[in-house]
Amino acid sequence: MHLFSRLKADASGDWASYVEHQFVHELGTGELPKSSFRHYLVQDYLFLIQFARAYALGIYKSPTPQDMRQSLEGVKAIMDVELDLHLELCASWGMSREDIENAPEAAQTIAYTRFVLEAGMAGDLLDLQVALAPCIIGYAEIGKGLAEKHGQTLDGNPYKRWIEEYSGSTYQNLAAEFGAWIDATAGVYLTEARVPRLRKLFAKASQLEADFWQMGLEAS
Ligand SMILES: Cc1ncc(CO)c(N)n1
Repeated sequence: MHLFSRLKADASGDWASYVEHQFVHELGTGELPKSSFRHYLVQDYLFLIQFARAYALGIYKSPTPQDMRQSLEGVKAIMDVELDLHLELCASWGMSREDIENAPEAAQTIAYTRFVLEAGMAGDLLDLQVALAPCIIGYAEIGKGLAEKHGQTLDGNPYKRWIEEYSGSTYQNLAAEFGAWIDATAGVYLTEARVPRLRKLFAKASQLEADFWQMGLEAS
């Protein structure tokens, strides 16, 4: 079985709390309070800045030039695509770049991003990838699921643009490539003895994702 599928199956409870969170359901139905989304969006921008640093650490931790390039593409996708989307979304919600960049990081944002960075610093490329995986692949799963379930009724949904971004082919391809890259790294580095530690990293990152949604809900 692919490493990602195996880790996801082992953490099925934590995974479900993340991808089936109430915040996600309410994005799909459009019922999410706007104040929740606004808070989430600002924190997610701050999250992505730290996440880009974690991806950049992947360049340093890469054993081969091919791995370095994969990490570099990830950094570019965040800096050139995802952050721009967030700025555009924030602008349409009445918030400027200064508003966002000057906002303080919430405890949940710090907890998640520093966890991923620390996992990467303490470990090798595979540890870092496993800590990054719930974020990258989880949002692809969430975006696809929302588009399948609510695709016909998105007109008028205030979160349509967000759903389209994560269900769209650019993001879906990025996540699929990331999955293949983890498998390639696992082919080189994975031993059975490492599995318990990887399981813990994966479950923790999934829990921190659920906490991030919860932070948004509670901001309403
Ligand atoms: C918290 C969080 N997880 C994952 C993604 C996907 O990049 C995101 N933008 N934010």
